[in-house]
Amino acid sequence: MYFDESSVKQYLSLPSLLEILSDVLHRYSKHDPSLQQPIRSVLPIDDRQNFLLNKPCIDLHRGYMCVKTITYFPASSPTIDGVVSLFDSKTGRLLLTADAKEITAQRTAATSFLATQLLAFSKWTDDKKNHACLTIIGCSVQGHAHLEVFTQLFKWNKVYLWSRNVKNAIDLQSKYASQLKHIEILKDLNDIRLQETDVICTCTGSEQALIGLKQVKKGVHINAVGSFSPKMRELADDLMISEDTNVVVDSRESAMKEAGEIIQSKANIAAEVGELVNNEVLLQEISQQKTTIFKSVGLAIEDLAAAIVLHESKTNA
Ligand SMILES: NC(=O)C1=CN([C@@H]2O[C@H](COP(=O)(O)OP(=O)(O)OC[C@H]3O[C@@H](n4cnc5c(N)ncnc54)[C@H](OP(=O)(O)O)[C@@H]3O)[C@@H](O)[C@H]2O)C=CC1
Ligand SMILES: O=C([O-])C1=[NH+]CCC1
Repeated sequence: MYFDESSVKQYLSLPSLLEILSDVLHRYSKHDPSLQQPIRSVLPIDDRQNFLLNKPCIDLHRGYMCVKTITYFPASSPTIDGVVSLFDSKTGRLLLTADAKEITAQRTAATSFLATQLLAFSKWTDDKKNHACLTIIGCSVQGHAHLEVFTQLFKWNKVYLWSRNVKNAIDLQSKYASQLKHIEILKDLNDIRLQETDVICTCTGSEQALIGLKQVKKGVHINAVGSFSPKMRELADDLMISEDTNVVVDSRESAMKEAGEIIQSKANIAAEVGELVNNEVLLQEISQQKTTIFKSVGLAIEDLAAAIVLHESKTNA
């Protein structure tokens, strides 16, 4: 069975995705032997701006194996293309294939949302929850997916957008204009409104830092999504290594190999997001009084979680 882009949208229930994501990320960080995820292969092509990525994993506990193969060609549209395949780990049978563009968009945004629930919402008062402000930086595929997931799952008082190409920010603003009362475009990243923001999602392919310590308020939570190679980065060193900042990653092993901000700044990694699931003490230690950064590079187990939701939505129907 093949799930195209629109059936991924139709069958990928966000609450189910969040539940499975938090389980697999937790088991990954506990080094559960039933979950195997070798570091992915990222093969540079010709000019080293384009990549072929292959991401396998096995979950013997849930009885599945998954592999995502994607191309990353930033000068093409869409940048990411490919396929996710889910297999039965007892029989070896292929259960489904699915469009990787939509899975990648949704599961990345859902993983950022999970980190935001843990690192930001859990320490907020009700008053803060009622007045919270979100900023999306980079309004392409990931920017759209982050706004979609973050507004489906939480009521924001204000949303700000910024994109290098302002037309992309305007398009995203128009898409949400009837649904969100306050959705505005930042004129640049020194705009004072960035300082009001409680949660920032950076969703760009930038190789230069876009945000530093002075542009954001203390205690902000940032989901830094874009970089996945040593020369890519969205956040400046002063923000990464400030004593008021704690950096959380999806995988230490992957972040130290792929996350430009971490490699270049040599920032300390406080925890993996999976270590924070069901660990109130560590969560408090990392998030209270701190600016928090969740740096993701993307893991095969996140694609597995999405493919399981699709498969089970069909088999349980
Ligand atoms: N962490 C994870 O799990 C995942 C991370 N990613 C990464 O997220 C990023 C966004 O993905 P996607 O939306 O699919 O990619 P797209 O190629 O569709 O969009 C790229 C975005 O980056 C912006 N951008 C590129 N270069 C710069 C720059 N120098 N300064 C400012 N903005 C810049 C573009 O801005 P504009 O269009 O306005 O010019 C655009 O918004 C990519 O780097 C991708 O690799 C993707 C999937 C998963
Ligand atoms: O996890 C993923 O699929 C990706 N991370 C960066 C580019 C694609």
